Amino acid sequence: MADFEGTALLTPSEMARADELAIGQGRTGLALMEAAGKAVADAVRLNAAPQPVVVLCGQGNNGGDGFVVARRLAAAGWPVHVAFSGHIDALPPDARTNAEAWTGETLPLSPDALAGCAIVVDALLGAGLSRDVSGDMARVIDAVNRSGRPVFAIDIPSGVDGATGAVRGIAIKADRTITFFRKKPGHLLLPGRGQSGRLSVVDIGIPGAVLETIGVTLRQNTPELWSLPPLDAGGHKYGRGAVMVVSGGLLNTGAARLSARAALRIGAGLVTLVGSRDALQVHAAQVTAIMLREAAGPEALAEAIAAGKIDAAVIGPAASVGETTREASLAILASGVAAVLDADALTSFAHTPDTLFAAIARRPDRPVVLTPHGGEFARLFGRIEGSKVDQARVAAERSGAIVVLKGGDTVVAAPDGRAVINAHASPLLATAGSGDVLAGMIAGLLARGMTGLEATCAAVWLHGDAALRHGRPGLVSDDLPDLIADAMAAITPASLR
Ligand SMILES: NC(=O)C1=CN([C@@H]2O[C@H](COP(=O)(O)OP(=O)(O)OC[C@H]3O[C@@H](n4cnc5c(N)ncnc54)[C@H](OP(=O)(O)O)[C@@H]3O)[C@@H](O)[C@H]2O)[C@@H](O)CC1
Ligand SMILES: [K+]
Repeated sequence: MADFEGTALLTPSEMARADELAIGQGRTGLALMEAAGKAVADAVRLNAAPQPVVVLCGQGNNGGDGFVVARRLAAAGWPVHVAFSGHIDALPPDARTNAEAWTGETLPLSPDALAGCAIVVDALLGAGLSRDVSGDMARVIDAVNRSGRPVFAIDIPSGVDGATGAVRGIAIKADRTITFFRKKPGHLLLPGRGQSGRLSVVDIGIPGAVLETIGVTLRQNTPELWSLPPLDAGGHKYGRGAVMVVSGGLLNTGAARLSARAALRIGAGLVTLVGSRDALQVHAAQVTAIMLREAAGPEALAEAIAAGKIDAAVIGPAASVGETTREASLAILASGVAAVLDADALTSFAHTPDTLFAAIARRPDRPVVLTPHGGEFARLFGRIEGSKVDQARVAAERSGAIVVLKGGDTVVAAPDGRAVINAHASPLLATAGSGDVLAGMIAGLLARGMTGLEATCAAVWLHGDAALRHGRPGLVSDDLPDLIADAMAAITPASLR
């Protein structure tokens, strides 16, 4: 996977380390704070005409940034007051220097401090909360959220946990958030993403090279992270990879068909639906370019994989929960093809997860991708503590597979600890069959020869992009495969299409 440093995400403790490393390389904390405050003041001035501003300052360096913003806006002629209830002497040194340099009005931190102001700057808390928000601070945050006034949050909306995206008690609902150096996981994970409004990242003088020292392993999913394989002018259909999708029974064929259509659209050379004769008769009435092959039972599946020169297989969409799907999944894993296990295939191992993980461990050379939503994840892995990223990482390590923990903030994690958060998504994707399409897309890219993590991240991004392209209520999963071509074209130079 490309090591594009712009996509790195820093937890609050990694960000503190980045500050430290920058300071060790000759920057001063005061200079970083000045740059941070300047960037926020500039954002306010760029987005609004001069009008009364209240800067809500907390007890730490986030508050210190707030004092810089207040000073700079006042120097530009804006009417500004600060609301602050702490003791200046108790502030960390750089914040204290800036609080002492503030010569304008300071009111106690309370909802009354909002009176007469038109814009709120939130400098109450940074990304590394040590507890839930309560008391006066909670009352002020509630008043800000009810006031309807535009809010500029410094670094992160106060109350959002920068590591997990959780709202700790209550959090500012910002219109804009200005963060420094790199985004934090809490800007992308839900509900934090929804609290942040429009997010911008500004350079405050921390050298990018510190990322290597920190050893960042979490990234945001963007097309910089992966590249789709170019089409070979002399290529034939087998060169573009063959996908097999296991069908559900007679009355449950639609989900597998969605996967198959998606695999073909994303560029697999050949796609075959396999299942019972009666299920195939339903498919036969619906598909044209997709092939059909009768195969019932694990041996027949293994034969179909060998005969079809299959590169990647999908099992799970409406496959039914139980022994049949369990055995079929194990046959696919034993065959050694790249495998995507989704939906019912995951739930079929709810009581025997170790059997699944052992089967994955026996074939370390070819990727296995598990694509659970929250419920399927809990059934397979039980309760895992921590953020969504922590959970996906633990599950990937335990299973030996790439784990896609789906949702509006899908997290992809690999067994080696690398993880990616996808925010390129649409609420329109919360519709029946959307996951079946994703499973087919992943398999299609695996068959085309992409590595496990790249194929998965690319599919997740393109899946989100397809829905964003549609962009209006009424999207159904049947629409998604036909939007994949445009999504791919938009990120592929014309010469490589
Ligand atoms: N470092 C640098 O060089 C640079 C840093 N920069 C800026 O610094 C910010 C990070 O600063 P920070 O680490 O001081 O954190 P911040 O949240 O402001 O204050 C911590 C205080 O809040 C308190 N507290 C915690 N949770 C609470 C709660 N729920 N409710 C109430 N209080 C709570 C906590 O209390 P304690 O845990 O000690 O009891 C402690 O007193 C960062 O966001 C960026 O804006 C930029 O200037 C660039 C240079
Ligand atoms: K803040």
